[in-house]
Amino acid sequence: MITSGKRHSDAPAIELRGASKVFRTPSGGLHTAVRDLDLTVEQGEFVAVVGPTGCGKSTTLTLVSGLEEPTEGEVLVGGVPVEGIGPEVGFVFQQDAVFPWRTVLSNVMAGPRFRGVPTAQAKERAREWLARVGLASFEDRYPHQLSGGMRKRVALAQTFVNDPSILLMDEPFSALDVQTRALMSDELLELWGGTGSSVVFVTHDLEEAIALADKVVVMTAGPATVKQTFPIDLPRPRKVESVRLEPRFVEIYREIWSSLGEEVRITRERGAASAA
Ligand SMILES: Nc1ncnc2c1ncn2[C@@H]1O[C@H](COP(=O)(O)OP(=O)(O)OP(=O)(O)O)[C@@H](O)[C@H]1O
Repeated sequence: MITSGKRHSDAPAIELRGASKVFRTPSGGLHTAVRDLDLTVEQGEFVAVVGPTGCGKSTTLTLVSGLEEPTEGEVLVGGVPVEGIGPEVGFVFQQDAVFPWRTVLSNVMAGPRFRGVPTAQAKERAREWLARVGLASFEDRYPHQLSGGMRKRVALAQTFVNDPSILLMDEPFSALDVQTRALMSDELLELWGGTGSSVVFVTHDLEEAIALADKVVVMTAGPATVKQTFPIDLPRPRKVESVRLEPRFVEIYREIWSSLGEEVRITRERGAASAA
């Protein structure tokens, strides 16, 4: 289902109010993945979400995306309850979401074409975004002829070409090597800077979260709820490799890790106890 509700221009981009999600497990039991979660993402804000493995970060994104409905509570996008997947939402995941049988250009054109943009116009927009991600001369290649970093650039072009006002990113760079990852983070910041879109970026990497975000949200050990929110007062524009070396960055890292580390320990201890 595609949402068509009217957005309120002055409302936060995203709001979760007391949101919970309970899944039925294959054995017939109930599993609470997200519990009583309150989170606000302002328009144009870049929010990074960190939390221990399996705590419910991806589930939180699926609630915002409309792929799943909350069991309790409310999820609002632009002040309007989410009902299905809205056209204003773009996704980037860890896995590449490219059609392997289509060229790079055809992949980037696919979204606008699906939304009814005429071919010539879709091609022009796709080429603009391919140029912005440095892949202008690769438009005729197929995804398997590209490196991991290049495929990720295609994914960014594929997403930004649709002008999403909300960008949901679930560990988008975690499969990349460290250097490519830093480059991609810089590119993301540059691309995002020109759009004014609101971002929710889920990551395991606290350094990546701080380098990118305006606000870092620490989730509890599952079920996920917001433990603490940290505003990141590092100036922009940022380059992730150099911002990491600033004394303020290190200070922020220590502060957030003292909160996150506790939840990571709880998760590990639970894992050890259930294995015993
Ligand atoms: N569709 C589903 N049905 C049943 N349980 C689910 C479903 N989706 C997620 N879960 C469970 O909910 C919990 C939270 O999962 P989720 O993927 O949101 O965590 P995460 O924080 O994103 O994990 P990771 O950091 O490892 O990527 C997990 O215990 C998971 O097994």
